[in-house]
Amino acid sequence: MLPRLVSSLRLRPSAAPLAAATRCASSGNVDIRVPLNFWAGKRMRSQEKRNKEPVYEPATGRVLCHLEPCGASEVDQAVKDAKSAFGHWSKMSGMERARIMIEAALIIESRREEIAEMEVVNNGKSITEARLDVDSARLCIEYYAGLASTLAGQHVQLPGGSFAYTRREPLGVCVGIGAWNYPFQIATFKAISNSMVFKPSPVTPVTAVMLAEIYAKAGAPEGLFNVVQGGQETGSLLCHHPDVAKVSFTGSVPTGKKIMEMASKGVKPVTLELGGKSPLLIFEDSDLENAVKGALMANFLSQGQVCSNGTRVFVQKHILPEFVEEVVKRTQAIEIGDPLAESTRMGALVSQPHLHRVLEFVEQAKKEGATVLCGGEPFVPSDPKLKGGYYMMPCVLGDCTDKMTCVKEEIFGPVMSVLSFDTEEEVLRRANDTTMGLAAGVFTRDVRRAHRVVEHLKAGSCFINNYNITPVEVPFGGFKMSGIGRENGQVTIEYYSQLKTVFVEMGDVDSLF
Ligand SMILES: NC(=O)c1ccc[n+]([C@@H]2O[C@H](COP(=O)([O-])OP(=O)(O)OC[C@H]3O[C@@H](n4cnc5c(N)ncnc54)[C@H](O)[C@@H]3O)[C@@H](O)[C@H]2O)c1
Ligand SMILES: C[N+](C)(C)CCCC=O
Repeated sequence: MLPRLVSSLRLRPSAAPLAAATRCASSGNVDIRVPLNFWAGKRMRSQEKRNKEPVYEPATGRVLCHLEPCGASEVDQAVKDAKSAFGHWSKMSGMERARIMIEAALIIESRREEIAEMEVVNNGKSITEARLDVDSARLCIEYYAGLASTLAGQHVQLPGGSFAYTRREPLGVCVGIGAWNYPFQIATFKAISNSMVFKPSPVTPVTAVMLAEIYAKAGAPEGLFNVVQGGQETGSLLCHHPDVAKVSFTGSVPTGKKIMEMASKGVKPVTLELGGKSPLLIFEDSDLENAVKGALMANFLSQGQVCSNGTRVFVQKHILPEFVEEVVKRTQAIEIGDPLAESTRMGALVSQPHLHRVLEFVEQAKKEGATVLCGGEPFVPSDPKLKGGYYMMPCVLGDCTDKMTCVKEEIFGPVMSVLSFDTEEEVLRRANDTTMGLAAGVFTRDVRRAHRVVEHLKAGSCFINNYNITPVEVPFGGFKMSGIGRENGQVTIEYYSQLKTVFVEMGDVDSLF
């Protein structure tokens, strides 16, 4: 068992001592005072005096720490370290790199609880979900460790005994810019090869630096994974940096466009994991129990703050009343409250402004004629320490139509819009009527219909008879404005490497001159 990150936390006097407790954190009891940047192999403070911004604990609304944004000098330093690490890392054999990655995965496994708790404290999601996020981060590293020594090119035979071969080569220093909904997982998914400077969302700065410590502890070259904190300005410095080879971004569509524009100045490739407004199609021959469970998984994970959520739930007319009754019953039964409590299934939304935005979407839906079938209001837990937290009751909206704002825009909160349909042709047309294309799902017992429907759905990740399942072996990413490139799966190697072609002449040069 490795030592816990005692230095990273300060527990308030009422809290149990870290080492002695099975549970190190409890909501309202964690203060973070240590630096959250990481380069030169250690946590670093920002060098210059800049405005510090408060970071909140969503479960309680109290200040957790202060963000120290990085400027040009810190970004330069982190990129320099990443460049130096890349020199070492790219010379190592696949087996050597795999050994370090496996070691990192083992450390993550041993610190699972601690990482998950910090994710909860900073993000507000339930501990049950946070543990699964940490597991999928670990599995991702294990998966790419397995692939590290399998990279191979192609041999192409040419006339006269000449031949060509291709080599997969790493890119260099990559920048990762993350969203706040899966802070640790996003950092891990982006750091699968090359060296990286990662900028977390300023809303959730706490756990990416733990990944940096883990890679360092696992024996990675100093500077392989660095963290700089900050918002737009820091992100912009990273995107424009001349020594950066690629930008991998997870976040909203408007920011994704800006990232692409900035990267284009240096002709840098981008991976963009952006937003969605995904459809879930439920046909009348579905197993209703599974369809209802699928709709809940498609809408309420991580307080509805999931890019791939199937928030437009199209239900075939005959089963609509039955479906709605069951979905509402189960939504009302979701336990909301302290995200660190084992029984909680819905914690707090990430911030006060975001909670307001989501509640406003519900108000707008009502004005446009939708019926609130349940939820859609703030939730105030009975525990006094949670009263300042950002909770709401998960919401199901009925009587929705395609033109409503709640059906057109990404809400990014626990709000499901239910629509009805008659025919397969009609629902496909309506499901695809969006500028986004991240995910889609279909529930039916008819295997031919399932594959036919999926073939016509314009989305990068499609689910048949399930939803929001993302095994790391499977590529994930969007069509249309939902993004460019993929994360996870074997194909992602192509997005984080470049192809070199080598031509070998076995005869004489046949010159035209
Ligand atoms: N497709 C996916 O895999 C995926 C995963 C998670 C979240 N998302 C999407 O992310 C969005 C929610 O996350 P968010 O609110 O953090 O997104 P956001 O776009 O506001 O911010 C994302 C990141 O970009 C940074 N940033 C903002 N402006 C920038 C600029 N001008 N230059 C450089 N960096 C800048 C932010 O500091 C943050 O780190 C939703 O739309 C959601 O669908 C997508
Ligand atoms: C693992 N999930 C739930 C599919 C989340 C993917 C990342 C998008 O927000």
